[in-house]
Amino acid sequence: MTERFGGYQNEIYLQGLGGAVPPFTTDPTKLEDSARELMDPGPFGYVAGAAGSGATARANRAAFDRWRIVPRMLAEATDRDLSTTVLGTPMPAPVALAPVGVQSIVHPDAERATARAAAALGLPFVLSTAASSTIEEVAAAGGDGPRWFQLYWPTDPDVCASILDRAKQAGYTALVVTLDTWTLAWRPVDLDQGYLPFLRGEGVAIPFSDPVFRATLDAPPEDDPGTAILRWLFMVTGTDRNWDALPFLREHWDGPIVLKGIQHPDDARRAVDAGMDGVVVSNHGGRQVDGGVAALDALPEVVAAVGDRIEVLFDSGVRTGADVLKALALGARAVLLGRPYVYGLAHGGEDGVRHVLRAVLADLDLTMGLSGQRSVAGLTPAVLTRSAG
Ligand SMILES: Cc1cc2nc3c(=O)[nH]c(=O)nc-3n(C[C@H](O)[C@H](O)[C@H](O)COP(=O)(O)O)c2cc1C
Ligand SMILES: O=C(O)C(=O)c1ccccc1
Repeated sequence: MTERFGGYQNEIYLQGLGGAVPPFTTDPTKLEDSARELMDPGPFGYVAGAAGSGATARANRAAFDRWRIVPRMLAEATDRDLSTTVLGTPMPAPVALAPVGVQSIVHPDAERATARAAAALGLPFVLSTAASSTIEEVAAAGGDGPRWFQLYWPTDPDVCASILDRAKQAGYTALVVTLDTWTLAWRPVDLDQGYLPFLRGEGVAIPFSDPVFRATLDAPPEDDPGTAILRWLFMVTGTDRNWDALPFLREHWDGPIVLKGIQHPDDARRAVDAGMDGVVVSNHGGRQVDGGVAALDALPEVVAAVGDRIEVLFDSGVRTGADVLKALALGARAVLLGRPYVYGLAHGGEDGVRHVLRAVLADLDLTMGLSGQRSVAGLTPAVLTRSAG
């Protein structure tokens, strides 16, 4: 087990003996700047950007820094097991790839490359409804790898049912329903650049390939893309719902359903009452509510509210192995990684994503070992202390 993830470090150190040369930085604090140099300003701004003043995105990082790991010694941590099961999916480490739409603005292989990299490591990839590749293409690229589907909920129930049906047929097991982005936030970076991928036709592969959506149009989307894009945009943004809407999803999905974007313990309790299987504590990487609570600060209360009745996943601001360890210690069953793997995609497609994933997992594996932790089950709040300053 030790060699499984931490072994990436050995490979790199042994490069003179034929080991791996890291294709780009292994430093999580340099990844974003390195991607900025490669990417066009529109796509980079869209990926890196946040809502309003960026206060929530900064708070996400600051919250990690306020928690500190207290390492234990002589804990026989040589052999470690990072494996776990999340939403019925056995996985080699408690990390999945967050749903990130429109990946063709980053690399031509887009979500197919990401799915291949995730599958190579056995980690679940969450495919976005706003993907620039179809449900079926990404399933084919991911092969035997675990796959989950993220829903941006179309107002037309027939279109919604059709998309869910396609995802089921294509072997996606868990459904991740994103609630925090029923409309896009005020995002000054994109506004100042006048850049929105969807208006250029990016991120419409799923509706454009959907027979039920196509039937809502007067002309095929290929003949009249502008109308089709706008129709789709209005179908998935602009409409908030209430808790009574959830049974529709249960009727149209056989596997586990998790609500993404939960930040208040009462909402987490309502998710339990509504028969959901989990929540993702997330503030969308600070891209929605400016001045919002740091996702990590929202996590302990949500965990306390739901107990072990449903699974609590976490994202927003995870950059290092220590970050993963801290989120797990505070009660997350697994974390979703967002922007870092997208920067990996920008650097080198599938190989770039794989490098970023291996780096985070190696860092997690080594940090766990050096902290005296042998398994994810042993990660509790007792592993952490609040930073003195
Ligand atoms: C460029 C970009 C596109 C995203 N698209 C989606 C999406 O289509 N659906 C979704 O649920 N979340 C989307 N997210 C949010 C991520 O799933 C995740 O919550 C967020 O990236 C986590 O924060 P982090 O990037 O700081 O790790 C997107 C995030 C980024 C950066
Ligand atoms: O940009 C985002 O954060 C996002 O989630 C999104 C919203 C609509 C379409 C694609 C991605």
